[in-house]
Amino acid sequence: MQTTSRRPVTGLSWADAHTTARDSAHPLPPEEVSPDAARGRILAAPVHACSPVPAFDAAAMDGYAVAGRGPWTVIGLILAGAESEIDAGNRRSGLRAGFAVEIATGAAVPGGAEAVVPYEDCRRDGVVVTGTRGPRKHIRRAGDDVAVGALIAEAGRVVTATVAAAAVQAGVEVVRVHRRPVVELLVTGDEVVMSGRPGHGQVRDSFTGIVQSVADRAGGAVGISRHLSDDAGHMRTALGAGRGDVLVVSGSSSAGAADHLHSLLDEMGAEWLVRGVACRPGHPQGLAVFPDGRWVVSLPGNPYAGLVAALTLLEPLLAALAGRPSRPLPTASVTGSAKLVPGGTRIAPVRFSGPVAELLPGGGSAGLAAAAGADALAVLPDHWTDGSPAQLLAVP
Ligand SMILES: Nc1nc2c(c(=O)[nH]1)N[C@H]1C(S)=C(S)[C@@H](COP(=O)(O)OP(=O)(O)OC[C@H]3O[C@@H](n4cnc5c(N)ncnc54)[C@H](O)[C@@H]3O)O[C@H]1N2
Ligand code: MOO
Repeated sequence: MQTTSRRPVTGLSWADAHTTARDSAHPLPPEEVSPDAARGRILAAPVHACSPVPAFDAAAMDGYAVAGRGPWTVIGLILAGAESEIDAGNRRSGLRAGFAVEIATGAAVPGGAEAVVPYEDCRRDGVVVTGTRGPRKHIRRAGDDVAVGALIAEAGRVVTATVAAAAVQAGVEVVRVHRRPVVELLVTGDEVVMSGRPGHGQVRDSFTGIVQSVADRAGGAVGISRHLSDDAGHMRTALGAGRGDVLVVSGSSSAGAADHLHSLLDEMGAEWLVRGVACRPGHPQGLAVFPDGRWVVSLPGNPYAGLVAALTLLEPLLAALAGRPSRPLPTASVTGSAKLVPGGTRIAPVRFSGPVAELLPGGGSAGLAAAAGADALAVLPDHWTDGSPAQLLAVP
C-alpha cells in the first residue's frame, strides 16, 4: 500500500532535471594519450590495429616445428623471445623437409615450418624425432586474430582495461579520448568536520567519498576538494576563484541564514538550468553555469538528499562532458510500499530479489544507512503502483 506525502513539492520534474543535466553539456575536446593513460575515458575516435595480432607466426604448443613428413632431424631449439637461428642464418629456404626445431609456445616459428607437433604426439631419440602430424598445425599465423587496420573499439566506448590491453596488443601507441572533466568540490558548513571524531553539534563529512566515486564512474575526476565555512565572503571568493570544469558545492542550498550559495550564484550572473527538482529527497538541488563556462552543481546538505542530487545532476553532467553516449537508465519491477510525492518523484532504496527490486524501509533525507544496504535507488513517479517498473540509479 502506498502513502503520499502532504507537503507540496515544486521545481523541474525529476526526469527533466536528469535529462537537462545530460543534454546541456557537450563532450570536452579530445586529446591523444597512451592506451593505458586513457583507461576510464571515452574514445573520441575509433581504435584500429597498427600491427597484426599475433605480430609474427608463433608456436601454439610446446613441441617441434617441423617441415615435411617425419622422422625429423632436430637442428635447434627456439624459446619464446629468441630469434630463430635458422632465420637469423639467412637461409632463405628456412626449415627444410625432414628437419625440425624444438620450440616453445609463443616462440616465432622459423620460415619453412609447416606445423608444430606437440611433445605428447612424438618421441625423441637423440637428434631424431618421430611422430605424426595431426590435422591441426598448432601455428598461430601473423594476423590470425586481428589484421592491420581492423577495428579494436569504436568511438564512444569506454577505454576499459581490456580495450587498453587489446589496443596495446595491436601495436597502438596513442588513442584519441575526450578530456576528463575536472571537479572541484567545496564542502560547506561550519558544523562539518572533515576528519576525526565530531564534537557536539558537529557532523563528519559524508560527501567527499561519494562525489569522488560518482565522478570517477562517470569518467571525471575530483581535482580539488576542500572545506569552506558558512561565510558569504569566503564563499564568494571560492566560487570566483574556482578551477576545473565543474564546481560541486555541498550544503548551503536551502533558505537558512547561513545558506548563501544560491543568492551568490544569482549575484555572480550564473545561469540556472535546474533550480529545485520536484523530488524527495533532494528537492533544493540545482545546476547552473557561470558566465566563464564553469558548471555548478548544488547538492543539498542532508546526506541522502545530496547523494540523490549527485545521481540526478552530477553524474549525467559529468558523463556528457566525458563524452559518454547517452543510454537509458535500467528498469526493474519494484515491489513494496513507498511514500509517494504528489506531482513529484520519490527516490527510494531497493534491493534485488531475483529480477524484482524490493523497496527497503527507511531512507529519510539525512541518513545513509538505507542507501548503504541498497543495490539501487528506484525512481518512483506519483502514479507508481506496487509491482510496476521503475528506473534505477546505481548506488556508488
Ligand atoms: N525553511 C526551509 N528549510 C529547509 C528547506 C526548505 O525548503 N525550507 N529544505 C530542507 C531540505 S529538503 C534540505 S535537503 C536541506 C538543505 O540544506 P542545505 O543544503 O542548505 O544544507 P545545510 O543547511 O548546510 O545542511 C543540512 C543538513 O545536512 C548536514 N550536512 C551538511 N553538509 C554535510 C556534510 N558534508 N556531511 C554530512 N552532513 C552534512 C547538516 O549538518 C544539516 O544537518 O534544508 C532543509 N531546510
Ligand atoms: O529533500 Mo531534502 O533534499 O529532503 O532532504
